[in-house]
Amino acid sequence: MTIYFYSTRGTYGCFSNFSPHGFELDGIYWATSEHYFQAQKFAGTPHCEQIRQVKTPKDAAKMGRDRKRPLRSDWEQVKEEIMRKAVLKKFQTHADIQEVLLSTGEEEIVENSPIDYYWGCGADGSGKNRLGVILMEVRQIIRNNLEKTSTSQQ
Ligand SMILES: Nc1nc(O)c(N)c(N[C@@H]2O[C@H](COP(=O)(O)O)[C@@H](O)[C@H]2O)n1
Repeated sequence: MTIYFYSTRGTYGCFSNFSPHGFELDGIYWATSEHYFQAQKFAGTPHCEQIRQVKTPKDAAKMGRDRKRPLRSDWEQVKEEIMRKAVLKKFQTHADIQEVLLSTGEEEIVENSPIDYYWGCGADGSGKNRLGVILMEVRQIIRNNLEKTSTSQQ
């Protein structure tokens, strides 16, 4: 059965980039994967650190989407890899939510966003659901790593 998530509430609320699961990445602490993702739109500029320091993921998203800030020119090429890197680190850092992700088995995971047709499925389900796809990829990466570790211990 397909697993839908959107808000940070409920069993699968941890799949949202707004969930309060911080991690260290690129040598520094990020309060949420949304903070990391939005800040990378301005990597190498002071905007990146400004976004890292805001209190809530909602504020980070607002700042990251504000086009008065100059978006890096390669953003379209790098955004998926950045999202994957952040989501992987988040689930590698927190054992409790890693368990939730692994507990979904082979089920499809869908970000049920009524407004986002790229990262989510959009209001009519026709969206690309790229965040859901990345969560499924991260699930597989973590599984493969766990398998490697247990094989090397035998
Ligand atoms: N809560 C919420 N509001 C929106 O308007 C959204 N687009 C989403 N989706 C999440 O937004 C992040 C990426 O946004 P941009 O590419 O900067 O527009 C990502 O975390 C999506 O899951 N959520």
